[in-house]
Amino acid sequence: MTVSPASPQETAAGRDLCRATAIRRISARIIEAPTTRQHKLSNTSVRHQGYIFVTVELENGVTGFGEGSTLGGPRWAEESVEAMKANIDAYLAPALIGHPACLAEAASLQMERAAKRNYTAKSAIDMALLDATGKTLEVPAHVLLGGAVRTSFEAVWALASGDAAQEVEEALEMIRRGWFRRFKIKLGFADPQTDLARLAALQAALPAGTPLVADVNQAWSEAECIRHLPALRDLGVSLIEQPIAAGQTAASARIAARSEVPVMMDESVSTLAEAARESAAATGSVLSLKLCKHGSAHTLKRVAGIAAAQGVQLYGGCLLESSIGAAGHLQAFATLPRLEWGTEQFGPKILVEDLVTEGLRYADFQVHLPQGPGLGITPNPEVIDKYARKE
Ligand SMILES: O=C(O)C[C@H]1C=CC(=O)O1
Ligand SMILES: [Mn+2]
Repeated sequence: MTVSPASPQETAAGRDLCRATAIRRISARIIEAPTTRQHKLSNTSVRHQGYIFVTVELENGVTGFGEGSTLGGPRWAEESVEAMKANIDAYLAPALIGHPACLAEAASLQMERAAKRNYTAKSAIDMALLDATGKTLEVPAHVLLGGAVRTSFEAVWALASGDAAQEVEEALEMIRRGWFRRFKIKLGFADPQTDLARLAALQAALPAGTPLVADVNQAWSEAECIRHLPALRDLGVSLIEQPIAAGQTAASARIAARSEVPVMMDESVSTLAEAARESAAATGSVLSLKLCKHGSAHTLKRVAGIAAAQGVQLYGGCLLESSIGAAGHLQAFATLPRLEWGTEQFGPKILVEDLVTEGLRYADFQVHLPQGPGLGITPNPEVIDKYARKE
């Protein structure tokens, strides 16, 4: 193992911590957890969530947990649960055996050498290392990331059944419960006229001024954006997410420049280089951050810094994680100096059964940072067993 000269091994306490947190074993299970309803996107439609559930066991007997999410196989991004399990078992886990979990940056470098990209798989392991190190030190994971500057987040719920009447009922129920009063509507799986009619029905039924994000998930062309973005503005949409294909940088910049509603970058920004390129090209003025895109909590923070340095505002994205992955995100989001648009992290509430003993707390339209060491949640072994794919 390579550690920098400034590693904690230079002090007795640091040496002890490295020894105590040496990784003994990493295992990965595929989870298929049913959702309460169909969740439709432009490129996929799901009735259950596919997660990779990672367990890391340390020499000191502490166990850490992490989760990586997908949406309907390798459709939203290139990783599937099957690919993640194969690459964790064959490449990522062997690269980390004996490595101190407390040296998260060095662990990321080891994973980088072992496998290119694979950001969701890497982020699930990184999350488990943070959980295990936090539990060892008896501190919340955010302390390992610089410490929280907020403990609650304005939360966004996604409406994605495609049935306007059902979506109105669902949104009003979320408001009634005091969980969510900001909504994201998924567009792009129907033609634009149908999408706009659905949006108009929602807008008419929700309380005046309800903030709405429209996520097109790369489905439109530049020409369709030119035609339809003004209608989204007229329908009160406050943020337009990833309207065209990731990588179409020049077209995205033209769309963002002519749109009167801010454009949010999502699928187009995963790596540090993409964060730098897309922010400099002004393909959006808001960025959605997700551990599954960036590969680790520390990298998420660097991506956030690159974007913020160029004036881009930040939004805490999700991929319908359970309370395990959602807690991992909140631990990182809590430490960002600015998070102008709050966070989604609605995944725990769309699962028929959450994967933890006590789910994240949603109250006063906020999702709250869990308390306690590590991620601050405890996976429920019975529920995990129930939804784990039988090998
Ligand atoms: O943002 C995405 O593209 C992915 C995901 C997050 C919420 C949702 O409904 O889909
Ligand atoms: Mn999105």
